[in-house]
Amino acid sequence: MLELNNLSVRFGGLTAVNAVTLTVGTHDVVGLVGPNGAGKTTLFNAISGLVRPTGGTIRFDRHDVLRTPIYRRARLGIGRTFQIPQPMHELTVRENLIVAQRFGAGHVDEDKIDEILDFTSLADKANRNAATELALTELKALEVAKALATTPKLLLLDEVLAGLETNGKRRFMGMLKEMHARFGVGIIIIEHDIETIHALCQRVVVLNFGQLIADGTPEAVFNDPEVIRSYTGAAHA
Ligand SMILES: Nc1ncnc2c1ncn2[C@@H]1O[C@H](COP(=O)(O)OP(=O)(O)OP(=O)(O)O)[C@@H](O)[C@H]1O
Repeated sequence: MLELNNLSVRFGGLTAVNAVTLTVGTHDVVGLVGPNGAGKTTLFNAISGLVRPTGGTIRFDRHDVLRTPIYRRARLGIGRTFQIPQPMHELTVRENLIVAQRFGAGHVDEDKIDEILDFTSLADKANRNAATELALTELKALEVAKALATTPKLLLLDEVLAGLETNGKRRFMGMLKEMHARFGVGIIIIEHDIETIHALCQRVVVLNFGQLIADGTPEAVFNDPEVIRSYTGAAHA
């Protein structure tokens, strides 16, 4: 279970994440939404260890991980993907998964890698160069595959569906739904498309100017006047 208490991240004078308190179970599928610049990616960076919070606490599975290095957080079970796919250059798809697994799980399990390649429909691309020989959907699938290879208990997905065309998006959503059940992994997904959030998540949390302004079912949250105002305000800004 992930427990954030009063978590803040400042960049100079800008408070990107402002006293966020949030609990997410490792069986939850939670949508993280909010206008551009609301602090969503910064929150992921703080949880996974890429930025150092300026206040508050982060606990995962009862461990205080506030100052825990990235690889140890990965080994505790915090996995993530990046908004812009980041394959390891010069390596094949399979080698990318091997490196990710060694980093996150501390060992290599070829059977598990085969299972992940099958699951993400990358088996026939396993020996391709990851950086130069994959289409966008495959690059996105590789982001998810790499994250799965770290054997996460909680997966932070940063706009994994962005830029996909309708069919690709539909297939990808099917995969995400199945992933939750098959790999027993909790998910927090940053996603701008409200229909996608409705289809995937039982719970949504909303950030606005770094603050958590709503937490509830998609129906309740998207009808919340403060949430609607945060979006229309951002559109006018
Ligand atoms: N490394 C950084 N240094 C300075 N400011 C930063 C840094 N990273 C993010 N910010 C600022 O922090 C705020 C939150 O950014 P963040 O990327 O977390 O928002 P977001 O909700 O993920 O936005 P989007 O939906 O556009 O991806 C923005 O004002 C951004 O410019």
